Amino acid sequence: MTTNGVKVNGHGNTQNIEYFGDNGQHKTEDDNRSTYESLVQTADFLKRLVPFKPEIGIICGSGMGSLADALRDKIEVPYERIPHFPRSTVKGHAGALVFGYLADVPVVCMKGRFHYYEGYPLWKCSLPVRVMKLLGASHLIATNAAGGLNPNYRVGDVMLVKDHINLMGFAGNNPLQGPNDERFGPRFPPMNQAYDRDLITAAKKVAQEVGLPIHEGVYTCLGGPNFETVSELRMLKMLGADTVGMSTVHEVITARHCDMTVFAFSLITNECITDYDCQENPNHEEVIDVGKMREEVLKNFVQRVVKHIGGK
Ligand SMILES: O=P(O)(O)O[C@@H]1C[C@H](O)[C@@H](CO)O1
Ligand SMILES: Nc1nc2[nH]cnc2c(=O)[nH]1
Repeated sequence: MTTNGVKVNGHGNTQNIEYFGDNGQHKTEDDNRSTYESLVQTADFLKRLVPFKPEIGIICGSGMGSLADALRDKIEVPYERIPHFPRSTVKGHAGALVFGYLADVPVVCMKGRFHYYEGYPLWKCSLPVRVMKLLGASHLIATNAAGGLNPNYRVGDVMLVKDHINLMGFAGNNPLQGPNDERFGPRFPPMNQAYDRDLITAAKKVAQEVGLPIHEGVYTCLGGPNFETVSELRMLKMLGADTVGMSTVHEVITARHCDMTVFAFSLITNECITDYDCQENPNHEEVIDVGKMREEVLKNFVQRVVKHIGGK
């Protein structure tokens, strides 16, 4: 049966729903990419609610939503109120854009990000970054909870991301896949200077001031939601990754595509298990707990990095 372009096939107790385009071609959710115009609508909706222009977009990683609580003169907009926005489904990701001032710099925080494992295609996971750009943000700060692959990293340490390995991109999955709109950026953006060197240098100094153990390294993202096998982790280590997570890479690619300056860091929430005899298991509760444990020092750290960017 076909109604309004939606085909419903009954198979016993289950229904398979397929989508067909106007001329009958098969469509998937990936084909319904947001347009420049629809994201302008989203940004215009938010501009009507917020009387200032955010300079910096901040994405709060798992267990790090409280970064947004440090904002002054907060305006919180739940994702379900925002046109064309996805919904947060993960514990530790509240699901709201929070506008306000951090160190007197106007910012917008994503209290809750979108992940591929939630069922969202990568362009949709990264859609808020384009909205931040349309709102006027020139910088992106992306934070994530990650497993430490580098043997020198301890739980609670922070790794400044100097580069990433886009493993999902190796398999042809990229947030920029599909028609390119030049109003966002070029068809073939470079990615060799994705993470701003000056900000890394400044952040190292800030980390020392606030007493945060700091490293600089390479992040990689897998689709999740399962944590990795021992063999996968050994392979990632050999490839040169220092931390592994389930986010950030596609957001950074989207930000660089629209010429935003990027700073990112991983909070090490667990040491990756590369030993078959180890009986421990990584788990999401532990990830959130470590975020909470480092809450105060991370707020202080991010606030000072923001101040540095705002004063430039
Ligand atoms: O949103 P991030 O990348 O900070 O969250 C990581 C990846 C998974 O969502 C979760 C696993 O515990 O933490
Ligand atoms: N993929 C992945 N994501 C994480 N997020 C927090 N810890 C981990 C981890 O060990 N692996």
